[in-house]
Amino acid sequence: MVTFLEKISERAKKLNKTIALPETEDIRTLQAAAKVLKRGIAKVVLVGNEAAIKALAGDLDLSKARIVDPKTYEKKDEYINAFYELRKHKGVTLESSAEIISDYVYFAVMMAKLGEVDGVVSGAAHSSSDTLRPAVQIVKTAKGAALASAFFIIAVPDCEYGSDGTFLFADSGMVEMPSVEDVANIAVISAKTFELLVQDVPKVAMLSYSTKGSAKSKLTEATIASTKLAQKLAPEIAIDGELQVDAAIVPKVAASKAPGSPVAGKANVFIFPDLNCGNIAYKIAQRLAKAEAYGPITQGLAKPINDLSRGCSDEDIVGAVAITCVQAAAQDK
Ligand SMILES: CC(C)(COP(=O)(O)OP(=O)(O)OC[C@H]1O[C@@H](n2cnc3c(N)ncnc32)[C@H](O)[C@@H]1OP(=O)(O)O)[C@@H](O)C(=O)NCCC(=O)NCCS
Ligand SMILES: CC(=O)OP(=O)(O)O
Repeated sequence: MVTFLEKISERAKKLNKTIALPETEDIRTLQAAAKVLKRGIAKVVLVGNEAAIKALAGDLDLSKARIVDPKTYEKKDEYINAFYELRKHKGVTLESSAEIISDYVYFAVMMAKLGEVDGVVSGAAHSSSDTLRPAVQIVKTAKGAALASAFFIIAVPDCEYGSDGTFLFADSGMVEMPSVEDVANIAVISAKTFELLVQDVPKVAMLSYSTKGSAKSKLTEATIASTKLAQKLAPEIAIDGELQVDAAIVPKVAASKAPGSPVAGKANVFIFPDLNCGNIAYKIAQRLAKAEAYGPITQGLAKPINDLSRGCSDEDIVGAVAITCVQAAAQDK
């Protein structure tokens, strides 16, 4: 069977996108860059010090990568000014802008903002906050998006559920305590993202510890309210809740707990009530079910600036790069 990574890589190869990788002091970044270049998935910009990158890379073939050092880059002043203009209302001075822009992640995100690269992948050596904060500060939300959020593509081996074992989990990486409106917006954008990346019809389950009123509390009421709002925002998408995970994916359980639901028993997009649930669930799927887990990938940003888990492998970074290329191409349209 063709894996999600193989499929998304094949799509990325046709797009000729350029992705910046700022974590050049981490060997996994350089290993991933070498694989991305060898497989022809994307062009790569490595942000960092050339001598340090070459010393760490050893025998890895990075000859086709462009190396950009924020310290010596000819457009350094343009970058400092651009960040100053974006953030002066928040107290940033030209001096502090120079300091901030010398950070490789901020610099890479500014490269995306100024159109020098199509996207950024970071997070193997930084916490999610340190990758996502530059993204929301510099590129900000896309036109028409209510908020930025983050998801994982989870591909479970030998799994009869979801889209041949592939699921989207959201929010698993960014919005800590989403409001009812936030969860509804995350559901709608996640369905569209699933369609783009997995190329299958999304069936969105608004997850809970209750199915269709089996329990009643403030928590279940919030999920029901998010479900109703998401259905109103996007009546053309199959969205249903509140559903427990077994009712969402197992047809037999769905038939008894949620008969007649357009989603129950068939869900491939999981919407969690908060970041605790979303992040815990993805790590359980990854570690216990041995699922491939790509993310946290952002949605709703004006440019794809994507995160990683610090526990990622070089192959996970390759997957995130390929996804970033496909997202960037979709934003071109
Ligand atoms: C994303 C995150 C870093 C933003 O942090 P924050 O403390 O809100 O950042 P700031 O207060 O500096 O906000 C920066 C800007 O981004 C905006 N912003 C924050 N979250 C946003 C979102 N989800 N969508 C759109 N904009 C957002 C703010 O409104 C603010 O705008 P402004 O400064 O231009 O007015 C934060 O939500 C976070 O840490 N999330 C959890 C990440 C995490 O730990 N994940 C677990 C492991 S994956
Ligand atoms: C996504 C995530 O949980 O990131 P980390 O493992 O780096 O905290």
